[in-house]
Amino acid sequence: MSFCEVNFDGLVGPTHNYAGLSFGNVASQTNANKVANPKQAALQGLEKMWQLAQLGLPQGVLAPNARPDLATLRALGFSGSDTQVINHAVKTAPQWLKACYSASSMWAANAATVSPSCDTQDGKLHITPANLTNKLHRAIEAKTTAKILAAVFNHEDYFVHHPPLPQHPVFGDEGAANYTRLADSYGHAGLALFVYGEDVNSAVKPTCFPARQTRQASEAIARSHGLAPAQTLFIQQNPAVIDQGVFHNDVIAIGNENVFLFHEQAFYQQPQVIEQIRAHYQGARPLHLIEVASAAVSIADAVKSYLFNSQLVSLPSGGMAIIAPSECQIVDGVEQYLSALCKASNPINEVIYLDLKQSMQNGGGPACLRLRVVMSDQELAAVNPRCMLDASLYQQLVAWVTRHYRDRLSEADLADPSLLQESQTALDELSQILALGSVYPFQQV
Ligand SMILES: NCCC[C@H](NC(=O)CCC(=O)O)C(=O)O
Repeated sequence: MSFCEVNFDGLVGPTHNYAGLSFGNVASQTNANKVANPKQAALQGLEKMWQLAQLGLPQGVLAPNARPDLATLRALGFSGSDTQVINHAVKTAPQWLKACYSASSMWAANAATVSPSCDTQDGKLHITPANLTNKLHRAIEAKTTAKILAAVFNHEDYFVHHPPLPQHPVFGDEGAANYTRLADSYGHAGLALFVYGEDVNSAVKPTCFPARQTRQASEAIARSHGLAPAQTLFIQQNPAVIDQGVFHNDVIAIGNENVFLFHEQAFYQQPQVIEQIRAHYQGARPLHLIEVASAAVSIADAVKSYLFNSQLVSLPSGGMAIIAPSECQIVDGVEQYLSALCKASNPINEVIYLDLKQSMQNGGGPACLRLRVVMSDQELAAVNPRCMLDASLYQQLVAWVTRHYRDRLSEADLADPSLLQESQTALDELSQILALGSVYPFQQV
């Protein structure tokens, strides 16, 4: 049986905007209230998907959540017609309206944790949608995201869908952004690295910014996915870098097959962590642990450039390419670091820069925008085929975005009830293009 990795990218929704909602995420805070361009954001995302597809990599599409989240606004006491709900929220609690309008489901690395069938006890692929408890605008994603994942991975012989963990700070879970899998090759059992920001039973934690993933959440996921304990490591992120804006592990480390690239300050008690990884990795092909020194790239520059939020992909022709945000070409020294990395003795031999500025300004780089799923050919054949990107779907989605999306969205625009109508019309059409069924609450009334 042959296995591959499939990237499922989150399609940017029609209400992409900059609302400064993510305390601890430097870009989100810095760009609060900037005017956003949802059309450009969605087209930049589609361009990334298409470029990866053209490299010969299977590429999937995940539909966005519907926004505004009227059910949440109604649960918060805003009542009447949809327009009245919005008008009332604008006047009395604009912060809740902003949370309910966020297009944050685009960052699919936070949609779920996925364990491939070659790692699990029952030989099935396991999926747990992330509860994203730490931020209100993200915690409200879990319900619809679970429905969308069920509509994409819709074959019970192959895919097991778990419910999100309980919405409680002890089980804060941010999905695959804090999970890396090191393996000899995609089809071999891998070493699962779960990186957490905080163990609720320990005093080692960040002091300024929140730790969004707990050890307790990671342990629960490893348990329910049936991962072998000897092939599962729980690693603590360095609390000092969380306090410098590294809110997820994928802002400071990236792994693919037998390569793990991480910053010198990524982990708490890093020398022991490296030892543990070496001791547990079982692949026959050598493991490449590449530690980036602070002297080469500072934490501030890692956060600014999002170097570690690149995608590291295995090319069908052999070797690996790093798909980096174009900000890496602006921050001093990062482009030079990447070009030296490609020349050094490791499987990485190419870097491709992409413009994802609209998402980057909210703290989401190439890796944030995709959910990685390692699958066998059989499993891939069982995925909803309408969600797999080919030239025709790409063109259809570009036309769909061009037809429905605004090219300017400011905070004041969220008060306009026609934005709600436009979004629902667009997403209703999208759910038909992707053959998802009625995944959106507005389709169920
Ligand atoms: N993996 C990248 C996630 C980025 C995301 N940003 C945001 O939600 C910003 C939204 C805003 O501020 O409008 C987050 O922090 O979870």
